[in-house]
Amino acid sequence: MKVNKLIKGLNIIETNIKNFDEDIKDIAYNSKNVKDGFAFVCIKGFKTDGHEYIDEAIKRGAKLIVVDEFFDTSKLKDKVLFIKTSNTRKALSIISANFFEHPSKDFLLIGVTGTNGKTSTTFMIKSILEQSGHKVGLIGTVKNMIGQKEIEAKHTTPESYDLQKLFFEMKKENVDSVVMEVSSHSLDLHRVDDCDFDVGVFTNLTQDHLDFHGTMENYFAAKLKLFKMSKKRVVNNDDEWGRKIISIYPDSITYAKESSGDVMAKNIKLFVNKNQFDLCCKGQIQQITLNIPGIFSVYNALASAACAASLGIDLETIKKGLESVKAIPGRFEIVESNDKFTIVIDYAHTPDGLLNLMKTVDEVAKGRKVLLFGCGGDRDRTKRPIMGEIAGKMADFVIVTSDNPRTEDPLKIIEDILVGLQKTNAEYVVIPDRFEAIKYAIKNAKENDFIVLAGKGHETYQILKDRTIHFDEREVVKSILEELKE
Ligand SMILES: CC(=O)N[C@H]1[C@@H](OP(=O)(O)OP(=O)(O)OC[C@H]2O[C@@H](n3ccc(=O)[nH]c3=O)[C@H](O)[C@@H]2O)O[C@H](CO)[C@@H](O)[C@@H]1O[C@H](C)C(=O)N[C@@H](C)C(=O)N[C@H](CCC(=O)O)C(=O)O
Ligand SMILES: Nc1ncnc2c1ncn2[C@@H]1O[C@H](COP(=O)(O)OP(=O)(O)OP(=O)(O)O)[C@@H](O)[C@H]1O
Ligand SMILES: N[C@H](CCC[C@H](N)C(=O)O)C(=O)O
Ligand SMILES: [Mg+2]
Repeated sequence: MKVNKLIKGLNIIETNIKNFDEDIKDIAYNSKNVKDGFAFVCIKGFKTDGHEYIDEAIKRGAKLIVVDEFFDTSKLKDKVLFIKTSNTRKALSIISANFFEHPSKDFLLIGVTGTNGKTSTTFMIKSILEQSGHKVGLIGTVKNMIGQKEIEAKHTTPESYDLQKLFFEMKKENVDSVVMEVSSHSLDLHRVDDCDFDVGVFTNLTQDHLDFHGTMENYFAAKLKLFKMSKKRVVNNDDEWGRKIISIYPDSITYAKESSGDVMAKNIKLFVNKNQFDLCCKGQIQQITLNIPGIFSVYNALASAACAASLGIDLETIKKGLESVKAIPGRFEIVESNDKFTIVIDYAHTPDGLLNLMKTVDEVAKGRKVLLFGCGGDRDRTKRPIMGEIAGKMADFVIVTSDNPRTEDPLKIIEDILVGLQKTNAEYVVIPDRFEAIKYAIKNAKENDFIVLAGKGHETYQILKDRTIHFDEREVVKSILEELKE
């Protein structure tokens, strides 16, 4: 693409480009991906600084270097084409959208944000859209999808270049609607700046990621960006932060279970493997049987139904779409149910997620509620004691273990959890090795135990200090059951 087309809309502070007809072959934000004729965008990150890799990028054939305003360009002047701009994360988004010719303008784009429920809601919206005849793209934590084709996801919301490229591929494959998770990190780090959102959906806002955002107000401000960018807004009126969005955008389409909303759920019945409720929208009612258990799933179904209704999809199609979601990987997934006990895997990894999960367990468990969980390393530390306290209050027996310790000491993470757990009278054990912890839960199971393995959901790995090991809880449970049979 010609430079003049590539840099349209870019704030240029300084450049040595004279001929804007020069051709740029592609863009890279990591020097290791640079090839001949590429533009390399330097980002000062949290771990390292992209500007340190300029020489490497030039060696690999970079033709244009995009640098941030603090960078001294004197060394680049006679070496390579450069542009100095005020924010290279923003620049990466702008030039990537230009390079792929703004694909998201050509299809319906729905962004889902909130602390919990994004993945689940996107799966449900996808199903409803497919039921009404659309070819749908999905972008999120578990995987990306183009129709039925699956593509591995590295992030919940990809970096701007990867996102625009994925949009481009989706457009090439005739996708007419895309539903994506929009994380608060992506909103703050300009990954989604140049997306043309038709609908923004808000699930809820509760504590998480305070390591990154510092305060709930900053966390909310990041989320709010999506609603500024969207043409329509679909918002949870039962959530206090949702109500703030509604007060800013009174034309929002609202949903609720407790308060009032354009779309509501009534007569909710929870079962161990499903839930049933009346979906009420614009004076019409449909009884829904949702195969994803959990009281929280009712909220996600409401968000999805309200989003679909905002697009003019009728209630009967919405019902069919919701009912065809058979399972969402790692979300209240029953992995074992025998005469003695039940084992459920769930991705709850925030205080509110854990509380809602345990409220559902409370409704459906016949015997003891056994909760096994840990907290991620290099993530919000302040949520750990809160989760410990919730665990102690909600479960009959708690097994404290590890969940992706990353660079932290697993025992220190557990100590943080115990600060909250020990405020309660809960019975508990600490078993840092997650495999051994699960084995303990199964080996010591009592009649009618309801065993919940929380935090890892669909994940197939455990991130340790020096390596990542394969760890799929579904396989782990199976192998322990086999071993104990022998
Ligand atoms: C805090 C955060 O989000 N960081 C993201 C950010 O990293 P960064 O800007 O700090 O990058 P860095 O590692 O310091 O490197 C700086 C620059 O040097 C470049 N570089 C680096 C090495 C080299 O040899 N050559 C080179 O050019 C890098 O490509 C980068 O452009 O940009 C990187 C590239 O896009 C991301 O991979 C990285 O995600 C990290 C790994 C991460 O863990 N992110 C999580 C917290 C996250 O984003 N999570 C949310 C979901 C959260 C939720 O559950 O709601 C998500 O959307 O996935
Ligand atoms: N609407 C909700 N309200 C509260 N908790 C929820 C809700 N939906 C899901 N959860 C809980 O949060 C867990 C994760 O759900 P989901 O993956 O849909 O959320 P997410 O927002 O995509 O999470 P992530 O930020 O990791 O991408 C579930 O396993 C469940 O325990
Ligand atoms: N995507 C989220 C959830 C991870 C869940 C849990 N398994 C952990 O590692 O903390 C995060 O990165 O914060
Ligand atoms: Mg998700």
